[in-house]
Formats: sequence, C-alpha cells, structure tokens
Amino acid sequence: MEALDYHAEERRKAEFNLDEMKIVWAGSRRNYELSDRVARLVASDPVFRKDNRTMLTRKDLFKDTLRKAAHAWKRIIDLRLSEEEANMLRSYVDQPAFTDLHWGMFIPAIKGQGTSEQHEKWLPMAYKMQIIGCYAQTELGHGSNVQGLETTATFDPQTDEFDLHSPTLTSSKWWPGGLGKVSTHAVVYARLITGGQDHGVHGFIVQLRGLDDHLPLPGITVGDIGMKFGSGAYNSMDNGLLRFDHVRIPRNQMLMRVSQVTREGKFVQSDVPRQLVYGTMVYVRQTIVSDASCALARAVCIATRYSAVRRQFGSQNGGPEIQVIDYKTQQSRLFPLLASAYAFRFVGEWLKWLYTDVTQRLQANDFSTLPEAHACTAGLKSMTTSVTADAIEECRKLCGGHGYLSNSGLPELFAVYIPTCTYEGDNVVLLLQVARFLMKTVSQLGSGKKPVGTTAYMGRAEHLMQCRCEVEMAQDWLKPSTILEAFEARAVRMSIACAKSLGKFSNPEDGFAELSPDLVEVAIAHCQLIVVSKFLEKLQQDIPGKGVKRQLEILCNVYALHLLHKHLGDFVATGCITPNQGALANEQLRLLYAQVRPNAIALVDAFNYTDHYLGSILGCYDGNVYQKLYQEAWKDPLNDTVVPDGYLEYLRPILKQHIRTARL
Ligand SMILES: CC/C=C\C/C=C\C/C=C\CCCC(=O)SCCNC(=O)CCNC(=O)[C@H](O)C(C)(C)COP(=O)(O)OP(=O)(O)OC[C@H]1O[C@@H](n2cnc3c(N)ncnc32)[C@H](O)[C@@H]1OP(=O)(O)O
Ligand SMILES: Cc1cc2nc3c(=O)[nH]c(=O)nc-3n(C[C@H](O)[C@H](O)[C@H](O)COP(=O)(O)OP(=O)(O)OC[C@H]3O[C@@H](n4cnc5c(N)ncnc54)[C@H](O)[C@@H]3O)c2cc1C
Repeated sequence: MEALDYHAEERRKAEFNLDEMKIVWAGSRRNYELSDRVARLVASDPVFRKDNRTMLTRKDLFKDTLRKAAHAWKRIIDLRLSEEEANMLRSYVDQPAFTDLHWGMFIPAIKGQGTSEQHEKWLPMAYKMQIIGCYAQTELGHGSNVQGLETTATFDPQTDEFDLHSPTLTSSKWWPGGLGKVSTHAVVYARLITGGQDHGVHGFIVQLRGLDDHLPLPGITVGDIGMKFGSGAYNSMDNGLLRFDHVRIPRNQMLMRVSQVTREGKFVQSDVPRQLVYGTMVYVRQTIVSDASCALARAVCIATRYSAVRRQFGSQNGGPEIQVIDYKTQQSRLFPLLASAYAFRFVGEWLKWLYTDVTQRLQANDFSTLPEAHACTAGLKSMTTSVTADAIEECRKLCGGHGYLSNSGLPELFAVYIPTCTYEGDNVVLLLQVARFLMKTVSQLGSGKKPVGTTAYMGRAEHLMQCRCEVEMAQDWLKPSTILEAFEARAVRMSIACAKSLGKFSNPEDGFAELSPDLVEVAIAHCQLIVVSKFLEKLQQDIPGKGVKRQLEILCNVYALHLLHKHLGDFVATGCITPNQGALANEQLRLLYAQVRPNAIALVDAFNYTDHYLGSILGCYDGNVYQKLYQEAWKDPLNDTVVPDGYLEYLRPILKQHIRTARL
C-alpha cells in the first residue's frame, strides 16, 4: 500500500530538482550521503528515542543523556566512524551532552593552545575518552570580561608546580558544560602569577575527579549549578560549579603555546599574539554559525509543512478552506526565514573556509588575518543566533495554537537554542568587538592602509559615500550589483557617521561607551552585508540541477530585500536609497514571495531532516498532522486514568461543598 502523503500535491508543484538542492544544502554529494546515512542510523535506533524527553525528571533526563552518550560512543567504535561521521552522529542524537564540550572545546583548546609535547601526552587519552574534559573559563562574577577572571594559578618554584586557588566566592567557576557531574579533567582559565607578578589569564589542564572512583580530588569542590530554562532542553547538560582550595598541578600542565613559564619561574611571552588564548572561542563561534542554519531550517521546516496542511477561512461552495501558507502575511513572515536559513548555510560554509585559512596561517606564524577572523566569527555568531532565536519563536506563532504544544517540537527547540545568544560571548558584547574593528578600519582609511577581506568595500568609501541607487522599477532590485551597492553604501555610511561622532569625544573610550547602541547597529549592518555578499558569491558558482540556481536566486533576493524593507530607516536616512525606491523593493519582495510559494515544501524537504531529528508532529514528512496530534494526546500521563490523581483530596470537596452549604 502506498504511504499516505498529505504534501504530495505540494511536492508535485516544485519547479526544481530536489536531489540536487539537497546536495547544495549539504555542501557536497559526499556530505549529503554521509549525513543522510548517519541521520537514518540515529533515527532507527530505539536508544536514541527522544519523544518522551520533556516528561522526564532532571535525574532521569541526565541518566538518559549518559546512556545515549555511551551508546553513541559504542556505535562510533563498532562502526569505525570517522571524526566527521562521529560529529554528525552526536548532532543527530540531538541532546546536549558533556561530549559536546569534550569534543567541541576541551580537545580544541589543547590542540590550539598546547605544545606538541602536550598534544602527545593528552590528546590520545582524550580521543579514546579515557579522560573526559570540559572548558572552565566563566566564573560566578565574570563571563564576558575574561580579563576580570579571579581564579589564580601561582607558580611555586620550590616544587615546580602551580597552585590553583579560588580566592573569592565570585571566582568560583560557574557554567562550564560537562563540569557538574561528568568531567574528569578541565581546561581551567586562571590568572598566571609568577614571582608575585600577574601575567593575565592563561589555560591549565587540571584533573578534577579520580579515574577509578569518579570522586573529586582533594581541594576540589564541584557540582551542578541547577535547573535551566524550559523542560528537557538544555537540562540534559551538567553545567557546573568548581572551586579550588590550593590545588597543585605540575608546571607542564599550563598550556604553553602562547606563553611559557620556565623551571626557574620566568614568564616568557612568545611572538604569538596573546589573543590566541581566546582561540577556542573563535573556533566554536564559527561552528555556531553553521549550527544556526540547522536550527533555523528545522523551525522553518516545521512551520512551512504545517502551514501547508493547516486551513482557515475562505471556503467557497463547500470546497476546502484556504491553506494558511497562502495568506500573504504568513508568507511575509515565513519566507524571509526560509531564505535566511539558506543564507546562513552559505555564510557558515564560507566562515568555515575562513577559519581553516586563518588556522593554516597561524601554524605558519602569519597572524595578519586574526583580527578579521575574530570580527567575522564574533559578528556572524551574534547576528545569526539572534535571528535564529527570534525566528524559532516566530515559527511557533506561525503554527498557531498547536505550535505551543510540546510535541510541535518548537518549545523545546526554542529553549535549547536561546542560550546561544549568550554563551560563547554575549551577542551585544561580540557586536561591540566588531564595531571596534570597524572603527579601527575607518580610522586607518586615510593612512594608505588598504582594507582587505570583508572590509574591502571601505576602500571604495569615496564612491560609496556619494553614489545614488539607480532603481526606477521594482524589477531593478533583482540586479545583484544594485543590491550589493545598497548594502555596502549603508554599511560604510553608518560606520563613517559613527566614527565622526566618536571624534567629538576627547576620550575615545567615553565616546565608544556613549555611542555603543549606534555602534551595535553599525556592526549589524556590516554583518548583514557579509551574509548578502556571500550569498551572491555562492550564486556565481556552477550550480547544477534543473531550476536549482533559479530558486537560490529567488531566496537570495528575498533575503536581501526583506532586510532592506526591515531596515528601511537606515537605508533612507543614510541617503543610499529614496523612500520611493524602498517602496519598489517591497513591491518586488511581494512578487518574490509568489515565486517561492509553489516551491516552499520542496525547499524545506531539501534540508533532508528525518522525522526523528525534527521531533515535531506538525513538521512530519507525510503531513498527517491531525491524526498524530489526536493519538499523541492520549499518550499523556494525565490520560493514564480517567479520573485524575488528587480528585478525592482536592476536587471532590469543592464540588460537594453545595451539599454542606445546603445543610447549614
Ligand atoms: C563542534 C562543537 C561546537 C561547540 C561546542 C559544543 C557546545 C557549545 C555549547 C556551549 C558552549 C559554551 C561555551 C562558553 O560559553 S565558553 C565561554 C565563552 N566566553 C566568552 O565568549 C567570553 C566573551 N569575552 C571575550 O571574548 C573577551 O573578554 C572580549 C569581549 C573579546 C574582550 O577581551 P579583552 O581581552 O578584554 O580584549 P579587548 O581589550 O576588547 O581586545 C584586545 C584585542 O584583542 C582582540 N581580540 C579579542 N578577542 C579576540 C579573539 N577571540 N581572537 C582574536 N583577537 C581578539 C580585540 O579585537 C582587540 O584587538 P585590537 O587590535 O583592537 O587591540
Ligand atoms: C547554557 C550555557 C552554557 C555555557 N557553557 C559554558 C562553558 O562550557 N564554559 C564556560 O566557561 N562558560 C560557559 N557559559 C558561560 C557563558 O560563556 C557566559 O555566560 C557568557 O559569556 C556571557 O557572560 P556573562 O554571563 O558574564 O554575561 P554578562 O556579561 O554579565 O551579561 C549581562 C548583560 O550585560 C551586558 N554587557 C556585559 N558587558 C557589556 C559591555 N562591555 N558593554 C555592553 N553591555 C555589556 C550584556 O549584553 C548582557 O545584557 C555558558 C553559559 C550558558 C548560558
């Protein structure tokens, strides 16, 4: 019997080759095949079931996480999965766990900041998971201000050891994932003190728990920090607290690629920039951008599929009502998010390239592109996570009442996703880093130093400051050069206006603080330009498959023009475009939505998400939403009994009070 597919008609409408689009989304045919295979492997394994997750108590959820992590590790070993496949498997298991920090931060921190001897000693044990590590940087009193950390690592030349100590309550490590209950080791960030001199924050490998009994080592106090936002969600993670009471570690456990402490206690700063101590954060911020496209695509897939099934109003002569996806308001809220998912995917690909490039340069002691890599990872991490967090909530609203049900998948996705706006750098703090970079670039414009990379457009400031947009008709907005110039002109004009305002302050730091809300907007304008330009660059590539490139062009235009419409004030106020040209952009946008409409379901099918990974009744592939919702309702524990627990104690006395009243 043929499987029921409520989206069959929608799928027939698609105007492009879906299989080729799946490959574009995955990045290559190889990636597609690997990811498809691993996703199915996870989906078909009962241990990775997650539909009951939000019902579990914290303890049961945590134990379930340990079980899944152990099973995942067994599968990785048994099937001899590569590192790439193992990462995919963990991400499809879709349950935050200590392993994210072990593989995602502990190992990269040792790789990036350790010496080759330290690599040889620690990495083999970490790769075999004979030790499990976390990244212990943030403290109760300081997260954003890394230089404000208080934990100390004081060198003792008598014993050739560091003494790790938490001198105050606020110096307690607070938040590190995997620390609370699991990690045997941590990369701990502490102030290095030698001969009474403070050399700032450095990384140290510290053992926390016994490898035989898992008990905290002497001098170490460690535990979980407590429940977090939402049910299920990030509560599978043991974010922890940690205090040191004069804990001793050998000197060779300081990560010594950036600076060294000699046997005599001499501090040696190598010619590597001190910012490399922050290198792990740059790496993770880059991965967070790719992850943003996955989370956004997931929410959009659910909302799009459901919007095609859901009907409200407009029945004619007893015929079917209108699919809510056909309402123009629904399209204007949903399709820019669909376009953003693709846009973030491509900028994530590019950022991965940039990161690989900077890493290779660093290995060859070329540090020239580090500021650019820092600005791009910080800015794009901030912009993509903020948009995605808001978009998940918008997708919930797009699904009406059913979006609020836990089994829509959206509440948990939201709860698990929103901390990305805070961790790995608060989004506002990171945008201010981008703004600093931009202001520095503007200040050097007259010096003959040519801006390169993502700020190359600033080298054309003279032209961009006075150019006039030539759009006369709505369709003129489809020209890539017109779109690009409008975004470049807006970004450069906002940057230069801010730089001029900063120049009016006698103390630049006072000016920076006073103008910080404007500087954040400048940084956002610059980041949006990067995303638009990388999408346009993607379209320059040879993209095979009937209609695939055409769909991507439509999505690119939707992405750019919806931003232009949303930030029209910036574009008009800086004189890049006239209000009439803004109205023409909006007119074009409406036409583009009509072109997305027949392809919407296929465009989300291209993400190739399994029903297991989506974890949503509203977003399931076959669209059989109502029957599944109805069946699922009966599985709720409240429906285990017809009369609820508590009836006799609490309900019946109220319901029977009229009898007592009548007797009085
Ligand atoms: C594959 C698996 C992936 C992921 C792992 C799994 C799961 C993820 C889940 C949770 C993980 C969460 C982990 C964490 O949250 S770890 C903690 C993260 N903490 C932060 O991000 C703190 C944010 N704060 C900072 O980064 C810094 O304090 C700062 C805001 C950047 C300010 O630093 P400071 O030293 O005071 O610097 P400035 O004086 O402002 O700048 C000096 C100079 O340095 C440049 N700079 C700053 N940062 C960097 C960097 N990272 N790289 C390169 N250069 C940097 C800065 O631009 C400035 O340059 P100048 O040229 O102007 O001097
Ligand atoms: C789920 C989760 C997991 C985490 N995992 C880890 C981990 O594994 N390891 C680890 O070390 N840490 C971890 N963290 C900590 C995380 O990195 C920090 O919470 C984050 O860097 C933000 O720092 P903060 O908490 O000090 O925020 P704060 O800096 O206190 O932010 C509070 C407010 O102040 C504003 N603000 C702060 N500074 C400025 C400024 N200069 N200008 C303008 N506004 C400012 C911010 O925008 C924000 O609105 C995790 C956090 C969470 C939520």
